[in-house]
Amino acid sequence: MLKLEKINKKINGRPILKDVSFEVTQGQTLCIVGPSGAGKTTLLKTIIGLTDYDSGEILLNGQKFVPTIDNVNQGVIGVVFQDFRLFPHLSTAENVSLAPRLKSGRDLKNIQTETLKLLTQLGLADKADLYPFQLSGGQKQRVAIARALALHPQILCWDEPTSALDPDMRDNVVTLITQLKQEKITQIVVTHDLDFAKKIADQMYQLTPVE
Ligand SMILES: Nc1ncnc2c1ncn2[C@@H]1O[C@H](COP(=O)(O)OP(=O)(O)OP(=O)(O)O)[C@@H](O)[C@H]1O
Repeated sequence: MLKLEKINKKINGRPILKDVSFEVTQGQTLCIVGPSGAGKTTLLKTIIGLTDYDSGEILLNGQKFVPTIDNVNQGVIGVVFQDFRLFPHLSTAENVSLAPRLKSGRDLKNIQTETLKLLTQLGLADKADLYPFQLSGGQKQRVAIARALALHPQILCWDEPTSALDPDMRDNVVTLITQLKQEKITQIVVTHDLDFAKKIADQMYQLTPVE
């Protein structure tokens, strides 16, 4: 599904990613693990097109793939950010339905129905009209997941999904990722939490700081 071949990246002349190669297949969960400073966030940003790379190749379904933030906006890749990045002035339902509304050719009624379905799946149906400041950390994260899923991404990326959560919520994230896996959603999860990674990963990619 998504294949990275010898990705290299320097920041300010310093090598951060060195010959990073892996392949995640449809429905698999790949965890990118490694100590602080190893380059996990940089690698995730590379995959979602928030930063570029110096050499190497990325293939999506066998075709050369150039990550750009447009791919995120168009729903090729969905992202759940560590700090959720919800739109503070939009309600839960509006946060989830905004991107589908902006995508041309979508029927408004369908979008409303699908938004409600997603919110129900994620246990947020009664929070549809609340704003981010009225939600707990775990609820905000679920809004971020619903928002990412609203565009039916081929790949769902998670940036440190447990770091802002207490231990109970951490178990909920394990359950959520496992449920999405059962729905055959391909997931890439950046985490420094090895115990968490072991619970969800089909495959782990260990990053170590480049000397
Ligand atoms: N914009 C930048 N300018 C300079 N150095 C940077 C920049 N972004 C990242 N780095 C450096 O690249 C290295 C990898 O950073 P990155 O944030 O990707 O690591 P990480 O594994 O995600 O760490 P953490 O687990 O602490 O979030 C670090 O040494 C960091 O200082």
